[in-house]
Amino acid sequence: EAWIDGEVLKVNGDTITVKCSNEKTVTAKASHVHAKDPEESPCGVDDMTKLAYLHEPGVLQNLKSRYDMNEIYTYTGSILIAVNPFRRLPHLYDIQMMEQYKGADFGELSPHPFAVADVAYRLMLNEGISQSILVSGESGAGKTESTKMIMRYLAYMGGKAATEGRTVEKQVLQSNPVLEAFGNAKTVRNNNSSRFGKFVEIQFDQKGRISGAAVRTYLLERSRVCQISESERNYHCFYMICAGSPESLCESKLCTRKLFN
Ligand SMILES: Nc1ncnc2c1ncn2[C@@H]1O[C@H](COP(=O)(O)OP(=O)(O)OP(=O)(O)O)[C@@H](O)[C@H]1O
Repeated sequence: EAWIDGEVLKVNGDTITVKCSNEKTVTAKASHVHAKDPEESPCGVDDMTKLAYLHEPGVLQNLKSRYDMNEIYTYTGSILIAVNPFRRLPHLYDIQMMEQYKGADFGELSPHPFAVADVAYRLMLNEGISQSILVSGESGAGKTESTKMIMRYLAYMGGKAATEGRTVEKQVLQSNPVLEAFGNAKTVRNNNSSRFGKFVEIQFDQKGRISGAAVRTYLLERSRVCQISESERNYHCFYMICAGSPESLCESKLCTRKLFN
């Protein structure tokens, strides 16, 4: 509990006495206490700019109320905040969902990464200007997963549905497991932590069809190859080699396991 609800009992200059919801009574500086809207909805609001008080406890309370109702996405104006659900929510990301967000006005439907991707795609088409989507957050926050959803949506919008074989959009999506094998590892915070930065560029033609793509990687944590701390792992690719090697290599497999586990 970073912040606790309470009711003001007394105001004395710049000190306030508050009865907290945990039954404790505390006296604090007025600047350390934040106002709360007594009429705020227990379900929260889907856009934080609608909050009566936009401060840290207000934002956290709103995110928590929504998370408790399985609403992991919330807007703050044009910014999308994602709270990691730590479980699969397939219904949120299926084709029907993509269809719903296609061309819908921003804010018309529930907050979603598809809505952000859709706005970027439409702006690019209508104004002919390149668009960027910045995904940031601490380790394990869900950046990689959100980025993959955005890429899936853009591939869906810009793909050639009936085309056979390896189209550019398929190659873009299929590059993810390869990049993750060589650049992701288990850490204490995330079982699939990206140990490098990534700039993904998807190019579209005049009609909005994907015409090319480029992935640039930055600052791979190279020291992990020869030095891993307790309870962390090396890059996934090494374990994949061990898991996929033929029986005849079992002996060396054992050696490799000793090295990397
Ligand atoms: N939207 C989501 N739905 C289901 N699971 C999720 C979602 N977002 C994140 N996760 C879970 O949380 C884990 C960590 O997320 P992710 O790898 O995207 O974090 P990250 O911000 O990229 O972390 P890092 O900076 O360490 O690479 C995922 O492997 C997945 O299990």
